[in-house]
Amino acid sequence: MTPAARTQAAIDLLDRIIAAARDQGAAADTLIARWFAERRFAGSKDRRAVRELIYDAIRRCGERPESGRAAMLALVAERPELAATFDGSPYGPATIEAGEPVATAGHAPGWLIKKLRASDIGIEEQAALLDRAPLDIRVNRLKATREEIAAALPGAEPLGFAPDGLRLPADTRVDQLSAYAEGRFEVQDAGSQVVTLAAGAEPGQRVVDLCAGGGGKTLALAALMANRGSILACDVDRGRLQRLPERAVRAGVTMAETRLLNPNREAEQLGDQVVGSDIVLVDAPCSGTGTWRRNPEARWRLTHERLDKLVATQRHIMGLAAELVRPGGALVYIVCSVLDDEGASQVQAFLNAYSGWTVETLALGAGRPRGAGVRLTPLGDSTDGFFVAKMIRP
Ligand SMILES: C[S@@+](CC[C@H](N)C(=O)[O-])C[C@H]1O[C@@H](n2cnc3c(N)ncnc32)[C@H](O)[C@@H]1O
Repeated sequence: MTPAARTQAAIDLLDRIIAAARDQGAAADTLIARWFAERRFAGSKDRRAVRELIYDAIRRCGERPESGRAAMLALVAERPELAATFDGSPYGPATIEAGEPVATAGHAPGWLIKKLRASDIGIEEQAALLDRAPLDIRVNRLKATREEIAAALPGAEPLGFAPDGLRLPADTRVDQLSAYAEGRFEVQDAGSQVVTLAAGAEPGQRVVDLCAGGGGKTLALAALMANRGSILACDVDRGRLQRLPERAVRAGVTMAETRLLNPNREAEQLGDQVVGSDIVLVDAPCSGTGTWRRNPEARWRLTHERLDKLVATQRHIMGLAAELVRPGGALVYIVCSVLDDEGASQVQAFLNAYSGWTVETLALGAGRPRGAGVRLTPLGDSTDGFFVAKMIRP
């Protein structure tokens, strides 16, 4: 592909990504993969170059742009050398006209910037939310030691605050490694590993992972518990939960059971678990502001209404979770968001509503205290952004 054709491909894909963000369609990565699957002529260098242009343009534009071309012109304002690729050639974009619409540069839509500021996420923290994410893995201590895996993977660096964590060179093809196929490690952000450690799960305990999804934290908990005790992994999303048993087999985890929940019938379906758990983990559905490094277009999807709905769902799930915790047991609340609405304020609302519950101070070696919990950020911790709090039932 010529440089001009690469720019045009990026514009076409950005058009699809913008439409999908508006209509709650597929993620940018999925759209890019589909597009290239239909265009076998594009080589690996072309794919990489187009992908980079797309992600640079997404990171550059805070508000959802009008069009892919307007997004790419915003990138041209930052990198003037790209203007030459608007050359009017057969597969390239038309030449740039004076006064053409150019998308607004920024870190996030205006309403979200206000929310971030109100949560003490200043301009440097905002910029870091859009950095490129490193590649972190969690060594599965049921099957390997960190030293063994580090020795087998060139360039692997131990992560200080995550005892099973390694940071790998960004271009490592982990899915092609035999150690991955054998379940000796999982891909998991260092922040995700740290907030799971906050649960303090021990072998033999009874744990409910109420928002287990595909089981990233379930498997991490099982490793910390030496595969002894029980974990009930629940979710309302059949597709996500279905992936868990296969992953558990690969990881050698035999202590986890799954339970598909029916929204609004969860309390009834969890009746046999009431007051029975040492730990209930709520890795709640959230805006994902802490994971923009991986999905920067997610900030074009979020609306005020959607955030309000998420906050209400989080409150609902915490209420369900509270019923399951035994006296003296813990409710561990996690979101991959840096917004107080979903973190510190959400937990404060819980503490106001549930009398007698206390907060356990967390010493994680990462993050900073925020309200009743701890917040990790890409700038402060070089992890995804997270909030975690641990509440103890009277
Ligand atoms: C942040 S994700 C969980 C990720 C997972 N714990 C992991 O580490 O891989 C949040 C999950 O909450 C689930 N969820 C949404 N509403 C729920 C509800 N009312 N009850 C239980 N799970 C719910 C979503 O389907 C989603 O899988």
